[in-house]
Amino acid sequence: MGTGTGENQADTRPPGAVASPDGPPPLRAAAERPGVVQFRMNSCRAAGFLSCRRVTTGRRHDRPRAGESQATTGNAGRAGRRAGRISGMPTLVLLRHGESIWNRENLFTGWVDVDLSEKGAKEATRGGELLRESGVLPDVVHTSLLTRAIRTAWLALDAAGRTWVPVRRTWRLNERHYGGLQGLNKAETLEKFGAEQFQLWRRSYDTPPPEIGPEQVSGVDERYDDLAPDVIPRTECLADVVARMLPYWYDAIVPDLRTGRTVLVAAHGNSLRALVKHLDHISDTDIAGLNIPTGIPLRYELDDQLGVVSSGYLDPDAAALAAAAVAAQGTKK
Ligand SMILES: O=C(O)[C@@H](CO)OP(=O)(O)O
Repeated sequence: MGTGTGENQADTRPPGAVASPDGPPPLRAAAERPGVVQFRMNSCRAAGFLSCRRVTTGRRHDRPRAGESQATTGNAGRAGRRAGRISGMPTLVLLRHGESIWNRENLFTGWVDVDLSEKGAKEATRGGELLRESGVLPDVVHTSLLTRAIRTAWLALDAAGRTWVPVRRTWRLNERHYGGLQGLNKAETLEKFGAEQFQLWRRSYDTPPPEIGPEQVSGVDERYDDLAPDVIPRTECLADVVARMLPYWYDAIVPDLRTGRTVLVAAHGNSLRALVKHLDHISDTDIAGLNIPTGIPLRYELDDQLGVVSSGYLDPDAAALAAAAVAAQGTKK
């Protein structure tokens, strides 16, 4: 993996490692956290998708890590006032990859590296058009190491006229490893194991699917060559994804936001659910109701301490429909 230009950098520290003793704050229920901007969960849960109606409960933000100074924070506002910004606020855009071939076939995918379907490629391009039409122009992009997210970023940047911006890639933004469910049909899995077990494996915060056997941990995929073998998961629940994703959030994405860049994260249904959970302080229980649609940019406006000011999909109607379809995947043959 090349590192000279900042492209294709994989973070090789073990999951859960943090950059400083002052690293990520523990996740706590929103009600305990003054300052968080909360969802009105009634509308979110009903739709199984992210509502952009919010209420602010006081002041609390992602705190700066050791070495991050107020001067750095101040730069965000200055950089944010550069031409081309829609506001002086740091902007984060989350983009789930377009429909993949296995999404189309309704198969659990996880770390299996399937490409976009034709429809998924169109969705990615439409995502980029939405960015351009909304004036949300990425300055930097972070993707996983999986083709469907990488190609989505390419297509969206092309449509947005931003192919030249720097891109970084990390396994920490990979889809949740679906363990022994990878490759299985979702509707057949629901039928075989029942709705309760299916929902636990698919959407509970802390119940991982069965592990794959040691013989199935390939070790032949060179994109993971820099990782210690015992770091490569054999299955993951969402809590595991939060633990391996957050170090990258703090080490790589937060510094970009603090310099006032518009940051695009092109990733996956569950790695983005992990990030949204963190950003919006969604409880371990309520996160089960959140589904992220393919190919529709979700914009967050952040204050200069990276607290959420507002958020919403760039095409809310399409997002609501598509999120409902994701939620119902178990019932589709
Ligand atoms: O199969 C997967 O890897 C994911 C995303 O496609 O599926 P789900 O939405 O069921 O978590």
